[in-house]
Amino acid sequence: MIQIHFNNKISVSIIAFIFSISTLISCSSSNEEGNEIETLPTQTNTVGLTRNDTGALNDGYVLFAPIGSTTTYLIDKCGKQVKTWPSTYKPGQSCYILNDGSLLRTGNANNTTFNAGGKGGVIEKIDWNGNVTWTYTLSDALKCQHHDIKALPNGNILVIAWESKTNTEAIAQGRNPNLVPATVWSEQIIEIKPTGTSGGTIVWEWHLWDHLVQDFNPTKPNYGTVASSSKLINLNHNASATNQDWIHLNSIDYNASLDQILVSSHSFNEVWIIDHSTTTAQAKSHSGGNSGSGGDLLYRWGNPSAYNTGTTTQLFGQHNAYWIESGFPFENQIMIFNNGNGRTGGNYSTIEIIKPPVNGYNYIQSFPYGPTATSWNYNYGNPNNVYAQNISGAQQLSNGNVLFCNGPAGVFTEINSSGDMVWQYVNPVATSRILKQNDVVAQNSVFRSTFYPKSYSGFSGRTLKATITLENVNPLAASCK
Ligand SMILES: O=[N+]([O-])c1ccc(OS(=O)(=O)O)cc1
Repeated sequence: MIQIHFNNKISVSIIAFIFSISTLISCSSSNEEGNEIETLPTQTNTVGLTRNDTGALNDGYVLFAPIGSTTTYLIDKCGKQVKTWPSTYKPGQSCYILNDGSLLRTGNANNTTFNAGGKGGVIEKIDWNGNVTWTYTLSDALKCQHHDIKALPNGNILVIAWESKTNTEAIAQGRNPNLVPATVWSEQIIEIKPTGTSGGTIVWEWHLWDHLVQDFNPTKPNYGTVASSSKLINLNHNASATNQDWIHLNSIDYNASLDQILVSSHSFNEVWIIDHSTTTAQAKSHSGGNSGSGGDLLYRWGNPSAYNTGTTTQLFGQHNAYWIESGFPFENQIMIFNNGNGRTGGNYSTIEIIKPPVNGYNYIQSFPYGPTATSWNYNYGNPNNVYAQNISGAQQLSNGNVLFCNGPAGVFTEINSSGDMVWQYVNPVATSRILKQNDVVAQNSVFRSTFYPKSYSGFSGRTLKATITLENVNPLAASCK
């Protein structure tokens, strides 16, 4: 605590200094002489920009969609608002700025059948001026978009969607009848070619249900040895009589040079790569496409017990698996936010980069799939630094820094390649209200934060002007240029 004897001699410049060090006057009392004492807490900002050190990558903006809000925000690295896009939907859950400056976002359509974390159901494009220019609804009693989408270079959009199967259908495929809920949510990936201002054509699709193996019932289809069927998904792995959300994909990415798709399965603790060069018919089968494997898994990493080839789990409820851009440190490798929920050795989050053993359009088949070691990681062995139980993500930046989102806490942190924090921002947008400094910080979770450099094509020809902070006051942001 700093105590200042407040009297007439105090100069205006000291007051200005006090505010410029982002310290807020919180209370006052009297000393023995009867002079008023102002007590200045050493407390710094609780929301908005909380840290901005030398070394932060400040040539761009951060996009985020607070889970409790229908507005999507773009801020600069001083924590000031640059742009907002209103919507009628809360997120469902990811959002992106496209090359033409429009926002591509998912929305929560409040599907009552698929009532689980990450539910969406609506995809919308909102132009730079805030006009909704396209919408697509994928939300009914049999299917529902959730978590993430990916815009393709040709303008089409890849979508992850739950696909409901009855317990009868699951048992008919070889699911253990003792471990089946009333409906089992499988997964599909569809590619939508948008048309007009709403709707579109599904031009490609992949269904997980076409790529099953089971060693439970020899009289049913898909019967085989799980360990020698690593390209297939074990219908009885993670089987439960109560949990419908069997797979729970939570991210999707696309690699244009390989023409492959990367998804993350929260429940399997694995990331999977599948071929996108296939026709839909080949994607249903086990052959065809650049890889020759049809729609079977080309690669999987994170949990060898999912295919009975080991017990060393590397991923624990991970999110945001994506290929790092060409030209960036660790280019073409895969970055993963490893939440660490259920981690051997305690719950804590790590950020990891792995180099998949790519070999042409395929992956070296050593079991369990490599690599055994990460190319880079943050927070390994530091259980106390960060723990985000769910949602969240991390992004490699061009200079080797990493921006990560602790989703449940609504905190975005930039670290340098040595793991030192250089920038931090706390989302002040809570459910139904904007938090003020020193309010209790709660209900401000964010699925993911995404950095866009000033040079990003979507900003070309646009005026991006920093205006206010989202929260009421922020001396650190005010002094930031
Ligand atoms: O609270 N949510 O909005 C939420 C919770 C879980 C969730 O699923 S997860 O796989 O992204 O953690 C998604 C959203």
